[in-house]
Amino acid sequence: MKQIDRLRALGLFDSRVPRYTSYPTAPVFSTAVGAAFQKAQLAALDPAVPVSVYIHIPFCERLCWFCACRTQGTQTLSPVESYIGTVEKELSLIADILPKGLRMGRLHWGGGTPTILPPALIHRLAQSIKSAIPPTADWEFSVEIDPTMVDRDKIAALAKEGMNRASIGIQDFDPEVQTAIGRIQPFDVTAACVADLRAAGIHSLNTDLVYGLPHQDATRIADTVDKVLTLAPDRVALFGYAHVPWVAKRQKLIDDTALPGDETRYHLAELAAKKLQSAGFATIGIDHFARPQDGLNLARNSGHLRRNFQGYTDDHCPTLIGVGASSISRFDGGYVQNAAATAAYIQRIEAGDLAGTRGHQLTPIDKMRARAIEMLMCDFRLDRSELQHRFGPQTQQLTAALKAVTATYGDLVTLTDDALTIEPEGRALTRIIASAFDAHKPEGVRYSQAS
Ligand SMILES: C=Cc1c2[nH]c(c1C)Cc1[nH]c(c(CCC(=O)O)c1C)Cc1[nH]c(c(C)c1CCC(=O)O)Cc1[nH]c(c(C)c1C=C)C2
Ligand SMILES: C[C@H]1O[C@@H](n2cnc3c(N)ncnc32)[C@H](O)[C@@H]1O
Ligand code: MET
Ligand code: SF4
Repeated sequence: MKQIDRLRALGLFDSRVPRYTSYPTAPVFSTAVGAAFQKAQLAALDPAVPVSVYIHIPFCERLCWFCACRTQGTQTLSPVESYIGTVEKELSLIADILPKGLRMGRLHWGGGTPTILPPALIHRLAQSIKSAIPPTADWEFSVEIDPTMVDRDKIAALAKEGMNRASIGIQDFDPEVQTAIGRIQPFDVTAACVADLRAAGIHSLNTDLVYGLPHQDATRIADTVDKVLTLAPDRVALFGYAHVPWVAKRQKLIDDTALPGDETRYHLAELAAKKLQSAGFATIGIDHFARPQDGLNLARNSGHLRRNFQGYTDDHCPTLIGVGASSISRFDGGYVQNAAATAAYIQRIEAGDLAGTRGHQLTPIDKMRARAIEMLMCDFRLDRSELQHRFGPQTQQLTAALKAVTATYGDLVTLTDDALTIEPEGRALTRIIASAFDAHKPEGVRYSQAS
């Protein structure tokens, strides 16, 4: 049987499984966990261990049709400015709860489009964050940047506040693909943005690409990758297009008859990955690529690669404080998500409450399963010895899933006393194999396809 037919028979094109940016995944969260839990977890943090902070900016000037992110379109700055005021209130509510002396090791601004903020608002927001949670001496500050929504002054303002990493959205450079996803982004505009970022001292630059977009074919994706390589990024994320119009209503504007079929989609991903590998990039997990000396590859090589809501990270802070509408915090005790709709978020904060509305309290078994799934997503290897060492006898609860996976996937996986390893030929199935260890599959949630 051809490799692709074998993967198909094992469910590659039919399975709808999570991306496991967390375990349990966000759709499993319940309203039983909210602001009270959030407050208790914030208060219980160890001031000696730095935290990561995520700030969500849910505004874009243009709304790209393919996008599944939580964001809203705006033509004026007034809702953005008033939102920043609310974020500042949330930060001061949080600061009042945190133990004295706690520091911020990492800061990430995501969206939406953080670069919709003019320089004065960039400065104001950064100062408010730093006064709520002062940064460590070696802190890292990364920002998601839309090359069509940024200029030198904004980049200078971000750099002045300490931005040292940046991630730019590209998706695809082909004009027909860009038209079909409602996102026009000329190459020269993107190249000028990259030049400005490098001139501002950014040492780690990521580019986001997407495969499986309407009208994409082998020639077009190859050309996109060639153009990206001329930009010399340090990292490339290559996401599979998630067509979920029942979640992201704007995707109804996408002509689904122009979407590549399953096999084409698979070959597009393979082609882009091979080109990146030939150009010297190391493969990181299921959908990232990094230069050998980049922190992501160093983390992978030393077993310190982790999964977070942005994808893969070398961040080692155990706690993530999510600020802004829909942001998710991760604490030792569990996850809390702020009210997702911007209006509901604003109402909560302006009333003087924290905005947590959904979440999940982690049991010891959840933590073991979370780590098992993270190891598969990051290392393609579930280290049974590590789990045994960290979680003791309860690791026996994974035995049935380990047996089922070996029975189903045959020589695509290898099980020893030490580890379950996904072999290179089986890696396209990683999300599906990881889901065998998921004990929280929600009813009635339709995830995007696994390939
Ligand atoms: C920044 C971009 C993206 C965010 N989510 C997605 C992208 C590309 C993709 C995505 N997330 C979910 C789905 C549907 C299920 C799936 O296919 O896996 C897709 C296509 C699920 C999801 N992820 C988060 C939440 C809260 C949910 C539940 C569904 C929903 O409420 O929309 C977490 C999350 N996703 C993003 C952010 C910023 C975030 C956490 C704050 C953005
Ligand atoms: C933050 C990044 O998320 C990716 N992104 C946004 N929407 C989708 C989607 N529907 N499917 C896959 N990736 C997506 C883009 O590459 C963006 O730059
Ligand atoms: N909004 C930016 C862009 O599209 C950042 C990535 S999408 C959250 O380029
Ligand atoms: S891809 Fe970026 S710019 Fe486009 S709608 Fe999504 S968040 Fe906004």
